[in-house]
Amino acid sequence: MTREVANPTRTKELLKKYGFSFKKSLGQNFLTDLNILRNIVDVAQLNEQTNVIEVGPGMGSLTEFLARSANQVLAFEIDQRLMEVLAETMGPYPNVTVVNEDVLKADLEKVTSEVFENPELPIKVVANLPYYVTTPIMMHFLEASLEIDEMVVMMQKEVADRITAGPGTKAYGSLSVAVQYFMEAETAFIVPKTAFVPQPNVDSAILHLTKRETPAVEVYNEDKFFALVRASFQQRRKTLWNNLTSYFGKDEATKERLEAALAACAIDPKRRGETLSLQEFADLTNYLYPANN
Ligand SMILES: C[S@@+](CC[C@H](N)C(=O)[O-])C[C@H]1O[C@@H](n2cnc3c(N)ncnc32)[C@H](O)[C@@H]1O
Repeated sequence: MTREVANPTRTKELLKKYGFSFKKSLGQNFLTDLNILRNIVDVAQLNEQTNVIEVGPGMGSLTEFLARSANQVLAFEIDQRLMEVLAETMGPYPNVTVVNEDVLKADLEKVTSEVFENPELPIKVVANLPYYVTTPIMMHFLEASLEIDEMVVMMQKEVADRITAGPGTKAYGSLSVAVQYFMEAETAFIVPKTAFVPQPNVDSAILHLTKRETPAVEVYNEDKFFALVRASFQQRRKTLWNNLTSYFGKDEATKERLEAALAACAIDPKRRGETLSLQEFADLTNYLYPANN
């Protein structure tokens, strides 16, 4: 019999031994399906030349699979109660470092430089994310100056659908644009609720994200680009024109400037934000904020 943490009998024993009770507010749904864990590690294609960052190791079910394949694993766990469990389960894996910290507050550059002995090795993020903070965690990693080559992350299927969605679909929004700008994103596989204890109410998906060598589109001013994208999706049922005038202002000079920009980019102001491609958002931003501004 295998004695992995995710083995349902071992999971039960550990829960009992430490008197652990799940906190829904921390998104605690632990994986108890060894095949799913193997598949996650297969998608991540780890080897001894890869360092891994994990968010939320829980009792260490995924962490031990990562530890067996990667060079080093750095895991951020917010729940102090899990520290003693992890001290036991990660005991056999000296290449695992658990940091008891909210990953959203962590200075990723600092911690990785302190923990990873070979900081020149490529870094991959592999995690079964806490669903209540999936989007902030994704943005935290995308915005970090740390070089992250790949992410293999489990999330609510609905959020994975939003991230991979293209223009003209209901799921397409500012999250799709923000992630796709930096990374290529595809759903690797779907995970049934039965793979977890306790079972979540929603289906899950493993998303595989690979960093692009250069962003998907050329943008002179990224901050303005993301602000314009957010403004375009502000009220999804409104036209692009209404959303953009609410954001930029409704005075005549501003309206004229916007009209000229939309015409120059061949974008009909009556379209909705959700129909614009990344290229069209980039064209509009670059027209409004030229390179030398
Ligand atoms: C979905 S569970 C995954 C647990 C484990 N990796 C597994 O697959 O069985 C999410 C984990 O993230 C932790 N967590 C929640 N919010 C966090 C945060 N902001 N920073 C770090 N860990 C967090 C939870 O305590 C929990 O252990």
